[in-house]
Amino acid sequence: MDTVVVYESLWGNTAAIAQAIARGFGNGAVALTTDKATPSVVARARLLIVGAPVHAMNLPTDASRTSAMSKVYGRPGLHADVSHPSIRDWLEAVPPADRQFAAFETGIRGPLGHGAARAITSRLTALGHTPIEEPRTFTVALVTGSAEPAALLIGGQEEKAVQWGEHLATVMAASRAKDSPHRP
Ligand SMILES: Cc1cc2nc3c(=O)[nH]c(=O)nc-3n(C[C@H](O)[C@H](O)[C@H](O)COP(=O)(O)O)c2cc1C
Repeated sequence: MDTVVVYESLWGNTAAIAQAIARGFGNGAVALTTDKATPSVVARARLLIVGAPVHAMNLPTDASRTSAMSKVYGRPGLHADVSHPSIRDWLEAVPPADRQFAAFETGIRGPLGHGAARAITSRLTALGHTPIEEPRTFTVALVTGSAEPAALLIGGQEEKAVQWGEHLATVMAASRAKDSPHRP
């Protein structure tokens, strides 16, 4: 697994974006929950694409995840999934290395601040990893009439995520070509 998309997602919206990015990237890229993206999986990856929902203008915390369990953003029936470790905890276990990465987040459009992707970027950069792109935000609505996972995503966001994945694949291909230039 050369490219791994790792995500946290309580209602499935960030998960849908992560899967769309992996689809767009192609080349065997996979989207994994934090517990599947073990240190040995990370060690084999050349590119990490890491995403989380914005909670209180930052990465989710234990407290915000607990408070999310009592929130209903759609019709009753879809409960916050806190069965996987948070990205915040997952980042604590990422070994230092010089690996390339890109960060993304899902958040509400409007005046609320977005800081989850920025926090991912700070942490990975501090560990020696190199960002290949600016952090990207994908937008959700505050409420939905549906109890389906990913129902909060506003129209066109999954398509944008596929395009971003394609773009990241292009950036990586250019980086590889630079690392091993063809010598006649
Ligand atoms: C406790 C809590 C705090 C939130 N704070 C913010 C915020 O500061 N800014 C924002 O844009 N969205 C905020 N949101 C909305 C989340 O970003 C939204 O629920 C998330 O993108 C849905 O993704 P998921 O289905 O993958 O969990 C908050 C949500 C919760 C539950």
